[in-house]
Amino acid sequence: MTEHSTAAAVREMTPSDEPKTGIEVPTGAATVAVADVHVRYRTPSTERAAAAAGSPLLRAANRALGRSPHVLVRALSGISFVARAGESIGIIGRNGSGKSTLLRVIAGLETPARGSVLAESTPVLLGVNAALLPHLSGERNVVLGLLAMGKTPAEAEQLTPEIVELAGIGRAIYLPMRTYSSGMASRLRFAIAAAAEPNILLIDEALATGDAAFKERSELKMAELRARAGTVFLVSHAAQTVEEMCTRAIWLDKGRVILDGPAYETAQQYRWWSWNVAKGETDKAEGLLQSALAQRKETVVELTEPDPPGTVPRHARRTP
Ligand SMILES: Nc1ncnc2c1ncn2[C@@H]1O[C@H](COP(=O)(O)OP(=O)(O)OP(=O)(O)O)[C@@H](O)[C@H]1O
Repeated sequence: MTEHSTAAAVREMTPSDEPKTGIEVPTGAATVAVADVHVRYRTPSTERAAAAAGSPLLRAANRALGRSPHVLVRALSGISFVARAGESIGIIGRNGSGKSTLLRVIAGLETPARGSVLAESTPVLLGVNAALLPHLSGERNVVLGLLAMGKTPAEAEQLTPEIVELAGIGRAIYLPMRTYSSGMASRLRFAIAAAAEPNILLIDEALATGDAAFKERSELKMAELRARAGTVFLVSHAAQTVEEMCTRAIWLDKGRVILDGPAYETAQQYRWWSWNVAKGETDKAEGLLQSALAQRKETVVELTEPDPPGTVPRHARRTP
């Protein structure tokens, strides 16, 4: 990040307080600034209530055109935080809480309806759907992946053995990727993305399928990246993975931040809440959620310059 790019002025305020003093993020420390991001999807719905909603004119138009009625899904509602160099941030939360959407917004694959994201360099998203070519061998995909990430052919050749070793899938590396198990494919994707040594690495559940040896190698790789003052985001359902691999955790629920803090404490609270949800202890779970919300210090992120030189704005549309 250039010295201009810490344009995020962060003001912290507790839910009961008015904004306190403005605190400038130390120059060079912020790698990603997420400022009041909202993402909504309009999607067709077969629910009866959706068919009954809307004006009579709209309903008639839908019927005439054979269109399904649409509903609005709020995937993210006002997410703000600043990620810093050397952090490894776990994003946790139940199904549909907005974790993948948040990564996609940071990666620039999704444009928020409101809000902005600024990154000091292009984040590399390592998702379970990362595009590799199924008919080519793992080895060929490694080379293509590296070229796609901007490496020269000579660099790709030099890096390939290291990636093959990190993936640790043995002779399967010479077989077409369509023959891989999902775990093998995930390991290869992680190895390729990590070898590109991005400053900002976004990982979506990719490590969940690895065995113990792979987990250890990937932990080392992530630590290496953090030590180089990079930032890692890791989306995971498994609170334990986040406790073990991350320095900080953000707990999302229904598109909102419930808690943002040290990985162990945050993941523990999420775990206890999840356990209660799973046991059908709805009232207890709601109480835990509310108490977590009350502990949270709400972060307001302001981007003081529209597009500071040296930064990578992730979206064309900015907060009006
Ligand atoms: N393309 C889309 N169109 C409509 N709704 C979507 C789309 N993508 C996500 N959503 C909705 O947005 C919400 C957040 O989804 P998201 O995939 O970010 O959740 P998640 O926390 O990653 O879930 P999971 O843990 O199940 O992977 C969900 O309600 C989901 O149904």
